[in-house]
Amino acid sequence: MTEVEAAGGRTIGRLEDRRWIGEERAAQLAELAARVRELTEAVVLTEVDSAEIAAVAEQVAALTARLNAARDQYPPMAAEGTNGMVRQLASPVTGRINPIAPPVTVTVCEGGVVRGEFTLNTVYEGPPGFVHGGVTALVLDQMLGLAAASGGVPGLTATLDMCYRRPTPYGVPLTVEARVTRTEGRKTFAEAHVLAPGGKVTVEATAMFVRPLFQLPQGTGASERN
Ligand SMILES: CCCCCCCCCCCCCC(=O)SCCNC(=O)CCNC(=O)[C@H](O)C(C)(C)COP(=O)(O)OP(=O)(O)OC[C@H]1O[C@@H](n2cnc3c(N)ncnc32)[C@H](O)[C@@H]1OP(=O)(O)O
Repeated sequence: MTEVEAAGGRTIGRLEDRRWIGEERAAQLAELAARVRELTEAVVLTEVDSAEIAAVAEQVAALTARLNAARDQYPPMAAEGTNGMVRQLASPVTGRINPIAPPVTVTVCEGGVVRGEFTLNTVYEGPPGFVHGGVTALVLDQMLGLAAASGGVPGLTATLDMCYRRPTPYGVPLTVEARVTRTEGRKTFAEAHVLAPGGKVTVEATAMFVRPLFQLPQGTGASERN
């Protein structure tokens, strides 16, 4: 069996049904996503007049229709990622083809630390002048999950605890570091933090990941059970 059956009997798309794309197409889509990120911030910040807004909305709708002329049911994958895992090109955190991803650039470092580098723009504003806490939680969840996958047991987030030490600024380079603290059978515990320029910790998080019992898709490197 290769389907992933989640709680409630819902069947998630099989990995082998995914479209696997090469580096050239991924780079092309990444370029498109980068332009859409610029567009998104332009929408939030624009001060052009209402006629211009209406004209641009019409053009954007036409562009969307062009992309939808041929579309898949699921986002594409790429074969190699962090620690040989399947690369989720459209991850909302690390996926460079996903316009809503910052995206975070991930490096697996010596000593089991998984480091991410990213900059958030005004689109991610929460309290005026600072990043929304839900956005840093999203980034930390993904990085903790990658640390679990890379240095422990890949799994789904069972718990995620956040501690917001100080507001996270946007428009400046941020670093996130995550590492596994321990594993117990199917459970992996990890900790992470976000660093602002100058090295001050803005957010800390701990999480527990549980490798689910349902059959995992081929290629995730997590098919064994405890
Ligand atoms: C899947 C692999 C993906 C790899 C991708 C990696 C890279 C991407 C990174 C992506 C990052 C983003 C990732 C995302 O966004 S993941 C998306 C967000 N998370 C979910 O949707 C998870 C939903 N929950 C579940 O599916 C199940 O509840 C899971 C699978 C978590 C456990 O259901 P399962 O039926 O399998 O477990 P069990 O009941 O036999 O319990 C087993 C053990 O665990 C302990 N326990 C369980 N839950 C909790 C809890 N809440 N607090 C404390 N403890 C808990 C439990 O006491 C027991 O301990 P023990 O009695 O044995 O000591």
